[in-house]
Amino acid sequence: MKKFVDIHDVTHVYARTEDGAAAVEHLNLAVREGEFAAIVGPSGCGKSTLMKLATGLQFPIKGTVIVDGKQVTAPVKLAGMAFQNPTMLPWRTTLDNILLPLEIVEPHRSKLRRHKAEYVAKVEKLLAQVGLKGQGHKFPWQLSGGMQQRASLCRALIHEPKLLMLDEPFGALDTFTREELWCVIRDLHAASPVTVILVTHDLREAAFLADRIFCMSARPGRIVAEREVDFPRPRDLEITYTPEFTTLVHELRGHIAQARMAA
Ligand SMILES: Nc1ncnc2c1ncn2[C@@H]1O[C@H](COP(=O)(O)OP(=O)(O)OP(=O)(O)O)[C@@H](O)[C@H]1O
Repeated sequence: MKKFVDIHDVTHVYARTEDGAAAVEHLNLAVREGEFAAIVGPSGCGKSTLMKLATGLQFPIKGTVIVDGKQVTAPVKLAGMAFQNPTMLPWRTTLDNILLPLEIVEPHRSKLRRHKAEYVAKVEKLLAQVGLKGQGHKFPWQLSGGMQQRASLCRALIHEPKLLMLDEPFGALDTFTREELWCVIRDLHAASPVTVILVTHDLREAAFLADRIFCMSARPGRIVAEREVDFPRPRDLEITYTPEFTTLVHELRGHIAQARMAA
């Protein structure tokens, strides 16, 4: 299948790093179109840097980043992003927060005013998909953390991105809410041809959601192990209690422990 994200031998050093050390070095990663990839690794290994490189928020000092056949030289508009902190604007309703990317990204920007009703209908549909039917009129501060995170997924998806980047999106949530949101993401991915890259510290999350898991070394980060996950889809939360699942999580834990020791 076609490579959708291709990071080739990339090194990145942040301009203001005191010791001049690279955040990532010889980083190679290829994610196939429509694939659900998860990135795991020790703290500070460069997972967020990888996300920034893939979306054109940072550029490598060496190597190339190609997304959808084009070298990344500017912020990638076909990407949608959700982070650990939902960062909703408190003075805008949930609906208006979700519409926000459309005020920035063409061709939606020029169409938004004339086709507002269509876009609002799209928001309502997404809200229903994530379990927030009819909640669009509320302000973010009237929503729980889990509800805000659901809304931020809608915001990441409103412009129908071909690439969905999730950087620790459920890190701040309790276990039950987190698992509910895994199912939301699973269903969103199943319902659309979107390619997903998920950065997570949670090895169970990676094992439940991903088609392939990439383990990073300690800083400077690079991929040290890659694991296909072949649990059949659709996956139910019950699989997380099977011996095969536990074995996979242990295997991943081993890679991370080794990466941490090598630091
Ligand atoms: N803007 C920046 N300026 C200088 N150094 C940075 C900057 N952003 C990140 N770094 C450094 O680059 C390295 C990689 O950071 P990054 O945030 O990509 O790691 P991470 O794996 O996402 O971390 P965590 O697991 O703790 O979220 C870290 O050592 C960090 O201190």
